[in-house]
Amino acid sequence: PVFVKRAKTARDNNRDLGLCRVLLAELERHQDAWPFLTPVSQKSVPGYRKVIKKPMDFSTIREKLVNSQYQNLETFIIDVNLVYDNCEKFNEDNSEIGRAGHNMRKFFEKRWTELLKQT
Ligand SMILES: CO[C@H](O)CCc1ccc(O)cc1
Repeated sequence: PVFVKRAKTARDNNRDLGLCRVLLAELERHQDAWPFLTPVSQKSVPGYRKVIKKPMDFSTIREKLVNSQYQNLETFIIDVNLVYDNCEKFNEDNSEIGRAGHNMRKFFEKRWTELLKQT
């Protein structure tokens, strides 16, 4: 009958933590990861603290992952994308660090969609 609820097809999140570990390891060893490996020194980069409200970097993400501070894949992806959004905000597209950010974002998008497609 029309009022019978269709069971929601929730995705299986049991592998998410492992996915985050695999993805982060791949980001950390990417050749264009160097601008993003550690927090931007807000002392030695004029204006950074004022312009970038939510700094993020791969070592901070690693720390949060190790301390179980990510509830799910979504909150992990939000932090990774924050790294790239901050980079776009602070750097010209046509700069070494700007290009590195675009390359890393492209790589990340490709890898997490590939890994999520795996059964
Ligand atoms: C992820 O790197 C940050 O966007 C800082 C970029 C930057 C730092 C110092 C400079 O002289 C120029 C750009």
